[in-house]
Amino acid sequence: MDTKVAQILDGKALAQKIYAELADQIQSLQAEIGRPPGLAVLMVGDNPASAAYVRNKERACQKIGIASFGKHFPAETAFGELEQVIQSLNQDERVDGILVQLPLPPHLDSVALLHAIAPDKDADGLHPVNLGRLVRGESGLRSCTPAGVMRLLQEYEIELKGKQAVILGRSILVGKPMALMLLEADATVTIAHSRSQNLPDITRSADILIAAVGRPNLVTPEMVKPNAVVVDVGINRVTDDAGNSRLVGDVQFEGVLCVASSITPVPGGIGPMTVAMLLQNTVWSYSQKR
Ligand SMILES: Nc1nc(=O)c2c([nH]1)NC[C@@H]1CN(c3ccc(C(=O)N[C@@H](CCC(=O)O)C(=O)O)cc3)C=[N+]21
Repeated sequence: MDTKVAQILDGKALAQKIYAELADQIQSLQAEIGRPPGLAVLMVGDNPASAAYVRNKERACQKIGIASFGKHFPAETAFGELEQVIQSLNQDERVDGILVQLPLPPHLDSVALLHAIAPDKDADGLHPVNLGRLVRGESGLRSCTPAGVMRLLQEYEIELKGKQAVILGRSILVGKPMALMLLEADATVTIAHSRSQNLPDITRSADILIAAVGRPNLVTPEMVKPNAVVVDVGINRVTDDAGNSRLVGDVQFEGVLCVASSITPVPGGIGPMTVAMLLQNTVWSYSQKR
């Protein structure tokens, strides 16, 4: 018996295409604005995963013509000092986007720090003003990971209107803004979470299943409706039996591949889309300066 396998939704390839488009946009905007776009990335402490992510973002900026202003602070930096840096970046005319790499060391109130960013420079789309604009359906800077999911689904012409969408996870970074974006696209939206009862019944009702929990292998084939579209937002570093570290999502990929109609891989799925949306947000802020 030959088994049917799902279509792979290639976030890495789409991110490359978006970079090419952004590079063109920057070229033509720069003639009018007279300077390149600028993104400031603040990193506090030396979490190796964060350092790698920040390097990726800076490399992506360089590739498309965004000036990146990296600022690295020791783990013990005081809140007030970071707040002042953000305030001066808010005033800095060369800077269109500001990003505070998360997680921050535990003594720092990350919510308060994110709130110090000027809403129109909030490249991550996490400021309450931007979340409020999303709730209202107004234009504004959108949270990068859910925006990346929407863009990828759009690229593959996956119909959302009237479909059952189920999101696993209710975080402010992904689950909640994801629900609002799917609602904006006329999906019927359910958010399930760690306290939800009968989780497999809920997930099996999904035409579109978004896993954003951060737990490897949470989504098994039995939890997926045949021919569903499965989007894996999880980024989990695991060590296999041979002692090698690798990246896996929240979905048991090999199993679900034979049930779903389309699926995003990890790596190469939503991760690269998140970075592409960060740069898109920066270019959008920049374009407002015309
Ligand atoms: N203020 C802030 N904004 C963020 O957007 C943010 C953050 N803090 N803190 C950490 C998380 C994590 N995150 C990722 C982005 C891209 C990949 C990514 O591109 N991953 C590659 C693989 C990279 C690898 O191999 O290590 C992939 O999935 O193909 C992963 C993770 C953004 N985050």
